[in-house]
Amino acid sequence: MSAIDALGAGERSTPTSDSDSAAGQSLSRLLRPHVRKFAVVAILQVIGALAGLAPLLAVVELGRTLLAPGPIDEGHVWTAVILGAAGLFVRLLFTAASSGLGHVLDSQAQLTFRRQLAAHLGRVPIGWFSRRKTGELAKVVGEDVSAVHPLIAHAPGELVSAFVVPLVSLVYLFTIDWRLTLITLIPVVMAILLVPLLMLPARTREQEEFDEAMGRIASSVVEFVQGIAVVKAFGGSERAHGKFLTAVDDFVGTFFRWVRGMSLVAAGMQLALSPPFVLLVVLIGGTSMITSGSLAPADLLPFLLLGLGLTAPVAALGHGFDDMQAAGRAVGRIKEVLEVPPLPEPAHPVALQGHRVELRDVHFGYEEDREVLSGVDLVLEPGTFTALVGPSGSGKSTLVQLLPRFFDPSQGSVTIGGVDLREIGSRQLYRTVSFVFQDVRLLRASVADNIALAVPHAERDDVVRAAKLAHIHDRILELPDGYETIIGEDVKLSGGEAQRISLARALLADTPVLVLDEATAFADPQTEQAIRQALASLGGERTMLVIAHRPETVADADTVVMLENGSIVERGRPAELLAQQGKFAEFWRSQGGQAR
Ligand SMILES: Nc1ncnc2c1ncn2[C@@H]1O[C@H](COP(=O)(O)OP(=O)(O)OP(=O)(O)O)[C@@H](O)[C@H]1O
Repeated sequence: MSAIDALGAGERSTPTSDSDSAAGQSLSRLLRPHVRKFAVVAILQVIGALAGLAPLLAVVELGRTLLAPGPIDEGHVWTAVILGAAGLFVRLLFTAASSGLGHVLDSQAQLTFRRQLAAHLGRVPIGWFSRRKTGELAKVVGEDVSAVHPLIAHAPGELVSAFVVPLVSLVYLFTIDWRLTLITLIPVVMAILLVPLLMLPARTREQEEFDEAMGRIASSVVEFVQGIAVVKAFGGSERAHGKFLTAVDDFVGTFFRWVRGMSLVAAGMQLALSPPFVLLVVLIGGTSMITSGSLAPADLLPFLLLGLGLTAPVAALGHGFDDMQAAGRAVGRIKEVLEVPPLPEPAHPVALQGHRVELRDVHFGYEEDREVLSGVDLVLEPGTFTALVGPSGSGKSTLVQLLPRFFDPSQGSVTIGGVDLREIGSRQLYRTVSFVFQDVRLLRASVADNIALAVPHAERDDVVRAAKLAHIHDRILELPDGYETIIGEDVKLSGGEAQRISLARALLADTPVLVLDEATAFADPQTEQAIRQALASLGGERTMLVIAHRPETVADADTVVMLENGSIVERGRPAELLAQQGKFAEFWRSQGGQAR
């Protein structure tokens, strides 16, 4: 079982309204509520940007009034000064409000978005995770969400302002002199003519290759780091490095192709939109008109001041273009994750009649053409203890994982209390079945919170009682902060300790069905025996299915079930099976068991 399996299962035991609402939602539905909120931010931004024009227009009007022949119109001067100052104030106010609100909404939206992704991932069949690279999934939940949100949060306001502000300036300039206005627009037209070159299919392909190469580097780093201990122990570091180095080499080649294609066009656009070039065009046009007597010298001033602002929309398009393309691709990847069909939830959960577990003609395979379980029939009566044994790869872990519904069988059914797992709501299922698997991952939270994962409001006394039953209480008291010690931060626990915490978690959840993969590293023999006694004393109506590795555990069981190549080959009481001298007896001897 992987980390995500464990976390997903833990989270599913305490479902939230978020996780409920996430099921089946499409990306556009997820985005819609945020889009409305960000419209408010965009409107504030546009008002601020428009108000920002007032000081510029005031300077222009002042210049034209002061430079005009004849007496100075004082009233006009004061109006310009007051309107300019008011505009500046409004601009500051609205820009600050939109920026503050935008950032708050942005972080809220990112949080809900990630929660919804996590909730969806919690409902995806676990088999899906084993086919994904951890690095790629981390990129979707982390970077891709970040790439989408600035787009909703900032782009609309910036884009609208970038177009509205120059448009207002343009109208104003037209009223002064339409010919010089057209001349002022020359740099903008030049830059716009270059935009289609950025959108050529070759550029899009290069950008996609660039993203893929980045993804490959991320996954090879994650794989390398995850496997570093094994790699070092077996001296294969050159080979492991090799994969990373190949990914980097690939990236360098892709990067140069990407830069070559983009940089020529980008440099041309930057030149056309640069202030010196714009000023040059306006000055050449303006001075020749003044010389010919068709423009008053004072009227050149507004073109010099506002002309620079006219290039903003194209510059914004250029800057925003990369972000928008990146966001588009990020949306695609997020959509792909959200569209993975979750394990279906029943529309009308059915009440269980008792807790008898029954697997009927169960077939299952991780891949379509390879069955791991072939026609398994198994009944676990309430209050019984069943030991599952069999050679490595026979399908034991796969079989027990069907009970917490990590997967649905491809054929046949698994029922509890007479109800197919597919008809039981996930909350009810996780109140009915708890599990402790070998590969336990604990949350980065306090020991107490880890134990109380399925019962968040558990009393401390109950947490301690569960820890004592699981024989981990004394070890917890030795930790720096006892039950408040943060796992993974203050302390790192051994595999056996982590598994006992996981066992305490399952015991506190107190479900009628307990599924356990008995690890060989579970504990030292004395503790192990004490735990077995504790589990046996829980007894009552609790049904236990244990993947047994130790002869002592098998001997304790009411029933032993022997699995081979995905089928049950023998079953019965341990002593009876031993007496039969069949496959189980042979297996028992190979495991070092003694006849009792
Ligand atoms: N997530 C997975 N994706 C694809 N194949 C898998 C996956 N998990 C297990 N398998 C395959 O299914 C078969 C049964 O594996 P399973 O882990 O259920 O056996 P097991 O009896 O529990 O083995 P062990 O005692 O070694 O843990 C194996 O061939 C294994 O390679």
